[in-house]
Amino acid sequence: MDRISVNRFSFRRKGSTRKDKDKEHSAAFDYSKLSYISQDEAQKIDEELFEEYKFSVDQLMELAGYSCAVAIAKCYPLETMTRDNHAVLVCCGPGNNGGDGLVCARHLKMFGFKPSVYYPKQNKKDLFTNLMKQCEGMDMPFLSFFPSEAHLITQSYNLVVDALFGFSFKGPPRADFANVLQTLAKVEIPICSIDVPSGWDVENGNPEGLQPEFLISLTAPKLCAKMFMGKYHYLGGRFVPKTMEKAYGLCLPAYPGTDCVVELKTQTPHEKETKSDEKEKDKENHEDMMGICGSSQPEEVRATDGSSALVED
Ligand SMILES: NC(=O)C1=CN([C@@H]2O[C@H](COP(=O)(O)OP(=O)(O)OC[C@H]3O[C@@H](n4cnc5c(N)ncnc54)[C@H](OP(=O)(O)O)[C@@H]3O)[C@@H](O)[C@H]2O)[C@@H](O)CC1
Repeated sequence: MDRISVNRFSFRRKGSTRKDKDKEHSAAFDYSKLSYISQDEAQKIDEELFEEYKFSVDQLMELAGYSCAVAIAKCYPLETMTRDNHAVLVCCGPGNNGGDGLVCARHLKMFGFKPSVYYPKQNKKDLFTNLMKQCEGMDMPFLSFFPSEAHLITQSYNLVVDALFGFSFKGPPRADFANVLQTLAKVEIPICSIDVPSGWDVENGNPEGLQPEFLISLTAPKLCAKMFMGKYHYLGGRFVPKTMEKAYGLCLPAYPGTDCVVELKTQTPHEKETKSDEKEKDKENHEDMMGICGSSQPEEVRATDGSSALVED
């Protein structure tokens, strides 16, 4: 058995659960090389996906929203939910981040959660009215007003999906959303933010604002994700072609198998307490990972933070 086969064998060892494998997969990536992108880069990549690669918004939004629901269901299994038959609140904003939220709500419902949607500034484009109709057709309630007190949200739901604003958010929140964000910052159930925690500056974060427990970055983590101190950080969507990753010098962990999400390392204290045997295992797996920065035929590229990295061809 050659060296690679031996390593593969140890990676898929008997008795390891799917969650273990996800953790092992994530641990094998060299996080010192992880790419974080600026607001301009996020917008440029977004435009290129539509204009050069000819994706439609519907396509990418479906993949984005689906991956959000998958990652949320992984972190917050139905059987751990205690309030009102798996009730979750999905807050959707006026842009595409809100569209991701509507898609996510639909898939959460399919997975057995009980989503209610708060969507105060509804986008009138067909794409969004269709997404709303799909949710309504599945008996999903749309709240006509936002609960005035944070404790009402804490008592009624198991978690909140924050799909208010993504990478196009700028400046302080305007009056129509300021109260919502202030209330959300006080809830005592997990907040799951899509792409960017709402109210955060896309590059500099917001230490006074919402502190989500869960973040799913789409395309690549935005610069503000460096300030994320929650428990779970995922990369999702899996719609960025390798050719594009290479052109932008993105250094991202490979998605495991056919998964649409990959868990990233977080900075929470529980994650820092890596046991020494786990460190040893990480080292071993690191050499066996394909599709991450440093493969059998590596190529040096510039990461967005200026450092160089090796990526697969
Ligand atoms: N390629 C990808 O990665 C893909 C990304 N996707 C998703 O798209 C997201 C980006 O979507 P996006 O560009 O539509 O903008 P988004 O962040 O939803 O917000 C825009 C809205 O916010 C408003 N607004 C702004 N600032 C504000 C303020 N201070 N206070 C109040 N309002 C404010 C602004 O209002 P306006 O300034 O226009 O009046 C506008 O209505 C991205 O993060 C990801 O989730 C996927 O769907 C597909 C593929």
